[in-house]
Amino acid sequence: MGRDILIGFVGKPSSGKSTMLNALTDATAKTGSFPFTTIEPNRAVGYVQIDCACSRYGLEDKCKPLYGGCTNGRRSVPIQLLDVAGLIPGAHAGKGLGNKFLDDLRHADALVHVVDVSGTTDSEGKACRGYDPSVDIAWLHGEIIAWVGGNLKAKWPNTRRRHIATKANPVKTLQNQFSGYGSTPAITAKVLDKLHLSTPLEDWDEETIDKIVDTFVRTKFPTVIALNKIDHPDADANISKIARKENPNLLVLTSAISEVLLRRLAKQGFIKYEEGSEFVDTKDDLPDSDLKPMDEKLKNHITNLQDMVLYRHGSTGVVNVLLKAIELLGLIPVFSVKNINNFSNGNVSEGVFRDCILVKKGTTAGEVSHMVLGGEAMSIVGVNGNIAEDEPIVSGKTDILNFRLKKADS
Ligand SMILES: Nc1nc2c(ncn2[C@@H]2O[C@H](COP(=O)(O)OP(=O)(O)OP(=O)(O)O)[C@@H](O)[C@H]2O)c(=O)[nH]1
Repeated sequence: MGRDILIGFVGKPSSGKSTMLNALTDATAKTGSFPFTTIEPNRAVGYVQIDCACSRYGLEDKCKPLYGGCTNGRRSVPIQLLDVAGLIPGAHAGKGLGNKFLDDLRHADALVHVVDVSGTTDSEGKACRGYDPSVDIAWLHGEIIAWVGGNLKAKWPNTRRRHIATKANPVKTLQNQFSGYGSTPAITAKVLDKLHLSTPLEDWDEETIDKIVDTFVRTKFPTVIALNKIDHPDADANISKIARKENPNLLVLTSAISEVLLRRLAKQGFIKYEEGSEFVDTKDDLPDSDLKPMDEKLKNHITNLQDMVLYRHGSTGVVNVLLKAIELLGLIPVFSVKNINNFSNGNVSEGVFRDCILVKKGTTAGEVSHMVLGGEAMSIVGVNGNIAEDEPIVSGKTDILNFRLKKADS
């Protein structure tokens, strides 16, 4: 998976996607550089905050990531975000240019569904009051199902005939249909395993195909549900309602607008703010600092934001959105270093722990060597000695690796 992870942001108009993307792609605290050569117009680079290996060794001061940044052991690892605007009910049937936007989703590894939990926008994003946002979660999932299912069913008579004629196995036949959504044979096999189907593919009825599509969409596009606008007074009741219906492990509470404001005020020198935390300091808190004083209106705004968001929920939640996405994808960070003794890439003065990639849990040291070196390593060394090629990476134990090249080592 390496550096190619793509997180798609979906949601009805005005749910807060752009605001959240603004907060997540703000690179002022980072070096701003990233490993992607081309960024397409609807993509942006976001930063997921992970615990950096530097803090295990007290090397926070020397940590200098090649890409992203690291502050006090919190490392911002760049990943690509996809802005899928314009999804409204009926999108699968082409409403609001829906098919075009759904097509963009093919490349996403995980989705973030931004839900306006204030209930102040209807299903098409128009201003209203008292709208039930729990409905949005069902319709958006339904749109994706209808899109994938519609494509599959349109081709089903041919697919079925071919399957019979070629005596193919069901995984191969389905994979041919799902590969366009970035599925792999392993994902397709997982979908069929989950369903324990007893009927052969040629006898599958519509209900079976619907179940397959539903399971495929949930497996291929794990979805974080970002309940946004928690700062709004109407949000609480809607959050409770959604929490009763949905898997709590998928929910993240956010106030994107608060995160944008806090980062802006920090940049302008009015507050000290640790991204993703509840800690905000003003000139009143730190009278000896060089923070600028704020007028009464701004002070009240910050106090209100602290009461409604930071103290009640622990943070604006925005940082947790990407953390949850990588958790759902089962990704863990791996630090590759050229010198396993001092963790540099050759010269400590250029910094330590320069390279970090996210890999799927269960990835072996040998597979990481292919990602990093583009080939096989002669030997792989961790902090406690040699590591076998087929050894899966264990976070915190064997996640700092030095790959010795086949011929001349560097
Ligand atoms: N109260 C509140 N308002 C928010 C929050 N996030 C965004 N908004 C507001 O909601 C409105 C819509 O936000 P956008 O970020 O433009 O929404 P969008 O989903 O990108 O909308 P489209 O571009 O139409 O798809 C704006 O007025 C934002 O200021 C939030 O956390 N709380």
